[in-house]
Amino acid sequence: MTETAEPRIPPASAQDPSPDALLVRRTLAEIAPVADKVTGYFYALLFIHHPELRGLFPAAMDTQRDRLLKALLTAAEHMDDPDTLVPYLENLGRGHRKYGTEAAHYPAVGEALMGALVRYASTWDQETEGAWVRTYTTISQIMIDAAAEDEEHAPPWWHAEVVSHDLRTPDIAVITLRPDQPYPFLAGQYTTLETPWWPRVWRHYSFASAPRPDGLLSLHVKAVPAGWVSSALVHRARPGDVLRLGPPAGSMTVDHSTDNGLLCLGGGTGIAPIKALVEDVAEHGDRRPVEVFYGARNDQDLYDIDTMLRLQKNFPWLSVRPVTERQGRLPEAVRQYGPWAEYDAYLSGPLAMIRSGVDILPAVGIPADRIRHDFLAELAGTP
Ligand SMILES: NC(=O)C1=CN([C@@H]2O[C@H](COP(=O)(O)OP(=O)(O)OC[C@H]3O[C@@H](n4cnc5c(N)ncnc54)[C@H](O)[C@@H]3O)[C@@H](O)[C@H]2O)C=CC1
Repeated sequence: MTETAEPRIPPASAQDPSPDALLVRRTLAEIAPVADKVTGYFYALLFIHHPELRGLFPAAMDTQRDRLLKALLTAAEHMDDPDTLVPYLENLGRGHRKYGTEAAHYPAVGEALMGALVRYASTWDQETEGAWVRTYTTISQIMIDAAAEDEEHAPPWWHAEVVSHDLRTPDIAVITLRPDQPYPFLAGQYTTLETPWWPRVWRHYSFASAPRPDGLLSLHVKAVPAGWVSSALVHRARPGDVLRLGPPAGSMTVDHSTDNGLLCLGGGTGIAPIKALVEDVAEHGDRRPVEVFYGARNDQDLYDIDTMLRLQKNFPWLSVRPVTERQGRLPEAVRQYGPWAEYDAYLSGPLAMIRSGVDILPAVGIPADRIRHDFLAELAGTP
């Protein structure tokens, strides 16, 4: 890898991808069918050549092990779209501080990335290599700069003590945390969290409240089968336990520059950030229409419906509609209502629900650029 390539981001233009973007996308299409092998080889190269980096990753590399590579490939795919790419990478750069990542580690990751691509891309020539070097240089520089800037005013992580633990169903807990120092975030954002029981295994959880005057944070956690962190949080965590939090991230925040209504779809524990968004609109006194569809498998799984109905009672601009699977699935349900042309959409819930929302909502009048969700990396590469 050369170190001389200048970071650069071409102007956004979906119709007219830059030559580098074309080459990068061609490689991505070629490696997609063998993604698992690319991932395995990438980490093998990284740890063989740089054993000192192994300690930054969890002891057991579980199903989330491809997060780093996936993030890099997602970024590469969005090279021509700086509005998406830059905030995504800045978050990623800030978020990597908690792992102990340093600027000096980036070339090692870049070498492993190139090694894995060279091995599995069916077309690889000097031109392609040049495109990838420039792309990775841009990606890493944005991450390094964001981390350095963040270092000026924020810690790499926060300690947070569990102050209450409310088991709402046999497998869903509402957990309240007190961070050891102020934790600035926006309603609709999520954090990454590490428990004392699974060191270096981090998971994402959205905040269930807008920032509160007392500084406390609230999360909704569902224990999922084989979910180490979620099971520990639901079945083991108790008041007094201390967790670690990474910095806030996510762009599913209220756009206060528009009067558009908010169409909010919260599936299961995905209702948590939707509740935070409602509180945010209330605090701004916007009085914009907010239509919440709260989806769950059955009535018992609507564990937060009382809170949502209480909010509906307080705010005339808010409507809350529970949708259980007996009545249908969540994104489909919005078709019976509307019109939605003057709404922005906020989607939070299982990946399949987000995917389906991204498919359906443009057909009911909400174009893709007015749909917000947290699954950029997971939806990358899907048409
Ligand atoms: N910011 C976010 O996007 C957040 C996402 N989540 C995620 O939400 C999920 C919640 O899980 P559970 O409570 O078990 O949800 P669940 O499996 O009980 O489903 C909740 C809702 O999603 C709908 N749904 C499920 N599969 C669907 C599909 N294929 N197409 C359309 N709709 C579908 C269901 O009909 C139901 O209304 C977790 O995966 C969690 O990671 C949780 C909090 C925040």
